[in-house]
Amino acid sequence: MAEPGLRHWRPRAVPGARPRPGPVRDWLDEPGSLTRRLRAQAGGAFRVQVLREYWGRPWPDERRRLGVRAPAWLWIREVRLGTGDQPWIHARSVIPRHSLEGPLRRLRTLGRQPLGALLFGRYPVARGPIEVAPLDASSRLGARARAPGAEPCWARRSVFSIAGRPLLVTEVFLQPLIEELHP
Ligand SMILES: C=C(O[C@@H]1C=C(C(=O)O)C=C[C@H]1O)C(=O)O
Repeated sequence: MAEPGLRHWRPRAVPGARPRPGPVRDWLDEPGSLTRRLRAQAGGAFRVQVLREYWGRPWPDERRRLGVRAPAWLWIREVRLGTGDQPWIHARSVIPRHSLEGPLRRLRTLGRQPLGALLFGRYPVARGPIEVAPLDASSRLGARARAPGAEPCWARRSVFSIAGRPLLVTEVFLQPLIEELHP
């Protein structure tokens, strides 16, 4: 299966690397909390479904993006965000052990609380550049993010840093969200 290597995170200059101007591109470029936008779009139907949370080995491109050497065991959280009956976003967050101290110490017990509430909360947060890529459905990330009736379409990722503690957040935009934004 194809690795979601750096080739999937094309620089924006490559044609097709970004959707045409419009709501999807606007959401992919959102520098603030995606949760805030999802809540506004879904209203009271907003849901967070935790798929898996575990100590795991990140993928090589994730390790490179975080600058951690192999072998490394990091905390990995995968969730689906959307409404009660439609997944809109598959999110995968990869957190080094030392980032689970201080402001993010509650991260491992977050449960169905959205990570954004922690990241865009009391503490100053720095966000690195947002990489955007059309997602190859046969990639490991694409296969991981696919849900019944919800094909993976676009992916974005960025490194957050709170009090100097980094974490990598990858968000896959699923077909139902694309349809929601382009009615
Ligand atoms: C980083 C944010 O948190 C969102 C919620 C996540 C979670 O609950 O695991 C993961 C990524 C985001 O889609 C955000 O709101 O921008």
